[in-house]
This record gives sequence, structure tokens and C-alpha cells, in this order.
Amino acid sequence: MPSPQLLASVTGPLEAATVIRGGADIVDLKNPADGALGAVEPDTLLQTILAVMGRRQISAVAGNVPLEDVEALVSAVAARASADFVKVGLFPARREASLAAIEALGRLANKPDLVAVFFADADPDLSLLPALAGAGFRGAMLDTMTKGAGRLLDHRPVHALGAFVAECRALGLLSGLAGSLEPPDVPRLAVLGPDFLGFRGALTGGGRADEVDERAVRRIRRLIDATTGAAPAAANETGEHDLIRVTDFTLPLAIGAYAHERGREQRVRFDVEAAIDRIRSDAEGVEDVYSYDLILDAIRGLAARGHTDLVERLALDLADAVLADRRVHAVRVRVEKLDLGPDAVGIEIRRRRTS
Ligand SMILES: O=C[C@H](O)COP(=O)(O)O
Repeated sequence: MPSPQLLASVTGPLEAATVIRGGADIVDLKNPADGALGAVEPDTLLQTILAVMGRRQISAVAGNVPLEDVEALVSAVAARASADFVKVGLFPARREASLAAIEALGRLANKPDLVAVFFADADPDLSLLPALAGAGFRGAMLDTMTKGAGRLLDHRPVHALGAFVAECRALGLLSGLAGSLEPPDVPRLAVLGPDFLGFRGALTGGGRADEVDERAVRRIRRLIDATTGAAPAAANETGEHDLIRVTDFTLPLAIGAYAHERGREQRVRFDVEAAIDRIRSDAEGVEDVYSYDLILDAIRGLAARGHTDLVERLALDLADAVLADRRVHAVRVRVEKLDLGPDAVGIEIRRRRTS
């Protein structure tokens, strides 16, 4: 599984040094005291570029500039053109105003790579993605606008975020996810394959405006690496595995090969048992374990994708999704329809990792 880069939002050169020591891949300049996309002064950007000396990519936000003010937006981006890329907030606006701003930014000469920021909590118009690709934007990300009013996952389900990542990839855009992310969110989002995950609040010892803390950055780094297999597998001298279970998870699904099963949903029950790396005796945090959330997300993703003819297909796809995480060695999946027989009808399969 490709590893998303860790984008860490910092206020200037001092915090940049801290997040680099903690393992950040992208140094993102932002003033967290000024809302979602508060910008730092161009001089702070320059000082940070000098301090980072090319060791990491640097991004800078353009600021809380409304899309209707195209002139201000263009000059905010131009003033930060020395960054590797500039993040531009797609604040709520009429569609024509959004398109006009995107086109104007696309025409900017000597521009840095541009990344559009959609806000998951402000009714983002994701149909703008093709226009961004057409204007030459390098990427797009989903973040939250109102900090302290929920995480990204409170505003969008995992499968919708997966669809965003997939659409960006299809359009040739890099994709990023952010928005008050907490450590347990990291594996759930990393498996979607975004190009980067962005953090500020989770990297400080306290609130978003507090200073970044190297240990907190390290923790996020470990979480990303553990999920994507970039970290060495846990020692498992005995060859034994522990089992993680999701039992009796029932949800309505469009399923069935008969005509009378089309155009409606019926209750489907999932039971999953996955053999995972043995849990280390010193395990303390989410970075040390495989989360059952990943199995729940995979099941919800199947439920969201539309009609499936066969329970066998659901079971096979779920087994593949669970085995995609290298910490899982084998899986038993049972899928049963609950509304067709006296009790349940379904299938149970067992699969193991072959590579
Ligand atoms: O670009 C990423 C943001 O700075 C994320 O900030 P946050 O984690 O506090 O929402």
C-alpha cells in the first residue's frame, strides 16, 4: 500500500525544525490562530525556506481570501510563489465565481504548484474537480473550515473520502485529507491511498494554536508507517497470531440475483475474524494495534457501492479489502441474508495472505 505523506502545518522556521525531526514529509506554513487557512507573511515563508534548506517540500496557504476577490487571490498566491506549492481555499461561492477564480489562477505565470482546498463542513462542490485539473492545479484536498466543530470523518463517511481520492487520481490530481484528524483516524484514511494526510491540532501538546510537539509528530509518523507497511512488521517469533473479530454487524444492503430482490434493500449480517500480528506486550496506543474500524469501514464501503448480485461476491471483496493490510495474515468472512429464510442464508469463506 503506498504511504501517504505527512503534511504538518507550522507557523514558521522553529516549528518546521520540530516537525522535520518528528518525521513530517511536507512543511505546511499556516497561521492556525487565523481560522482554517490563515496565511503567514511572505517573509516567514522565506525564512522557513532558508531554514529547511531543501530537506522537505514546503507548502503555504494563500489565506482566507474569498473566491469573488480574484485580484486579491491572485496576488496572495503570487506573493508565495517561492513555496513548492500553495494551498488555495475553495470557500463557499457561486459556481461561476469559483470557476472564474480557478481559471484566473490557472493563467498565472510562474505560479507554484496549486492545491485546492475543499471544506467538508461547508457543502463542497466537488464537481469542480475536473475544472481544477483542466486549469493545471497539482492537487486537491478535503479539510474542515470550522475547527473545533468535528473531524473530517464527522462530515464525510470513509467511503465518500475514498471516492474523492479515487476521482482525484483519475483526473491526475494529488489528493490530501485533513480536518481535525485524530490518531485513530489515521489508519482508516491511510488505507484509502491519499497522497498526503494533513495535521495541525493532533501535532500540538494541547490546542491548535499551541506549539507543535515532536513526540506527537512522531506518533502520527509511526501510525502512517504501521498502517501502510512502511514500518518493519512486529516481531512474531512464535508464528502465532491474535484474532480480531467483528461479530453480528447487520446493515441494509441492495443484494440478490432475483428480480424480487432488485430495487430494495434487505438485512445482511457480517461476521469477520482476522488473524493479525501478535499484539506486543508493551502495546499502549492505536499505533501499536490493528483497528477493528478498518473492518467496519470495509463493510460500510461495500454497503455504499450499490447493488451486488451475490453474497459470495461481497465475501470475496471483503476478504480482499481486509487482507490488503499487511498486518492481517488470514481472514474468515461470513455474509448472511436475514430476510429470505427462516433464519439466515449465506456463505462463509476463509482466505489467507499468499504474498
Ligand atoms: O492542512 C492541514 C491542516 O492544517 C489541518 O489542521 P487541523 O488538523 O488542526 O484540522
